[in-house]
Amino acid sequence: MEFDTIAAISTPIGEGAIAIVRLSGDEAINIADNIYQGIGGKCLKDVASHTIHYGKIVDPKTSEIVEEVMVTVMKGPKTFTREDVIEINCHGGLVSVNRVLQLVLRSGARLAEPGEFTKRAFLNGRIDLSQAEAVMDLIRAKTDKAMNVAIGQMEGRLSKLVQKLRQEILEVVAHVEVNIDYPEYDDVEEMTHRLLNEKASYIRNELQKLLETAHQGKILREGLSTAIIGRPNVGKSSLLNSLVHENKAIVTDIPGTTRDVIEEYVNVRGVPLRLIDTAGIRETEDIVERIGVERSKKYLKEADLILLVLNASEPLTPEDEALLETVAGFDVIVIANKMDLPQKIDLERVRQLVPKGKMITTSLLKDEGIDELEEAIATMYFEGQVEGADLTYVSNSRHIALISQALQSIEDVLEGVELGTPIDIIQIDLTRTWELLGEIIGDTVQESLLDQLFSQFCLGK
Ligand SMILES: Nc1nc2c(c(=O)[nH]1)N(C=O)[C@@H](CNc1ccc(C(=O)N[C@@H](CCC(=O)O)C(=O)O)cc1)CN2
Ligand SMILES: Nc1nc2c(ncn2[C@@H]2O[C@H](COP(=O)(O)OP(=O)(O)OP(=O)(O)O)[C@@H](O)[C@H]2O)c(=O)[nH]1
Ligand SMILES: [Mg+2]
Repeated sequence: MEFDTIAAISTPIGEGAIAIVRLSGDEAINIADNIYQGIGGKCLKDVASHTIHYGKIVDPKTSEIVEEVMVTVMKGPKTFTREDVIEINCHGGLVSVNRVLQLVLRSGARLAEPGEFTKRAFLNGRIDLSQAEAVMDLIRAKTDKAMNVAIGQMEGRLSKLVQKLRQEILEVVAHVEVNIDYPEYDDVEEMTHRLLNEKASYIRNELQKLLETAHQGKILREGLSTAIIGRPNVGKSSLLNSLVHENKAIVTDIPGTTRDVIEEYVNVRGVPLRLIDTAGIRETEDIVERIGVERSKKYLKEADLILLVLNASEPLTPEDEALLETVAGFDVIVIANKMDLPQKIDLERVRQLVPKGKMITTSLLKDEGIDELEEAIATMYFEGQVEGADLTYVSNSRHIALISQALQSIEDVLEGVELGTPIDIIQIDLTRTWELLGEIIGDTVQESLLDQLFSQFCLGK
């Protein structure tokens, strides 16, 4: 494919000792030569591929020296984008790298859109769509486990499985086609039904297995949305601080301290939590606090996990009871806090109200019980899981949605077989399954979707 030459700063802006301006496209080497001054007049177009060269960046208009650099020359197709790639390694800091980028743009490159380098790797066929998405997940991964899932996907684990299933479907479709073309053999229809049943069952099972990983995969990728709720002053913000091992939230002895919602990412034994500290829930007259309370009720509904904090040094209040009843159907861990004070709470009653939830007793003041809580969270979400080593996880909502739809259409195939529906009708659902799976790897995908997906990347990636 023919593309123009793009350029962008590929390192964090204004951070670090070295900053890289990356170019990709047919003109990358010429553009670099236009502003590069090597030792002894050396030109980058003459050097061997995948070599790095010391030199100066010079403004061709004014002959002014702009930067001292190292330039990497990588000729396609063995590059990240499969095009010619130039990387100009500048001194860190905002000014110098920006000046180099401006010169590159003035010399004929176009500023890359977010994710455009990776998009080219996809359009030029080096990686498929799910692998490109994995590159983005890799950048965002917040724990080792999430990283492993992204690396597995980047290496094409999901792609290979999807391709295998599509191949199976294609073979059945081909078989069916042949039979439609030669209807003169009587027993062909029956045989085809049997074959369809066998193959479609296999595909259904594989898709089901994949979907079973979706819950954990999504948690790994996006973080487990965890809402800390409870009455005012019970220790919710103290709990957030204990889990993140830092004083992120304000803690005071005044009930109603937390007014707005505080969000923090923490890694609890490999489980990434998106912790949400909320305003204490109670009936309130204060208008600001009331908005916070409304918002915390909303978070409660959207949370994957609820940490309900109670004050163990007080008897259960009607508000506590109401909260316990509200969360009984959710994934919930009840935390009876302030155990360092004389205990007044009836823990048996708490257990009765949330029979399925786990209960932990803590004294956040004395830093007691946090280990047990972390343990409870880890076993709740990764019980018996071996680091996801050989499991193909599906973690991306787009993939999960497509696999669910594919599963539905393969179930339609099976139902058709059951009912003895004519083969050429069943074939429509079979082909649909094939198309849906194709969307995962970007085989059958629309341009507008591609733009949307790649625009979520960072600039320069
Ligand atoms: N300086 C720098 N570091 C970087 C990147 C980069 O673009 N520049 N990457 C950017 O994300 C990542 C590395 N990813 C890459 C993936 C594939 C190829 C590549 O050239 N693949 C060729 C095979 C190369 C060979 O055989 O030598 C290919 O698949 O055809 C390069 C980088 C991380 N580190
Ligand atoms: N004795 C004792 N006090 C605690 C414990 N945990 C928290 N506290 C105290 O309880 C008070 C309230 O703690 P916070 O963490 O601010 O409570 P909160 O639930 O966030 O309160 P709001 O934001 O007002 O809803 C503070 O004075 C804490 O120091 C504990 O385990 N034991
Ligand atoms: Mg608080």
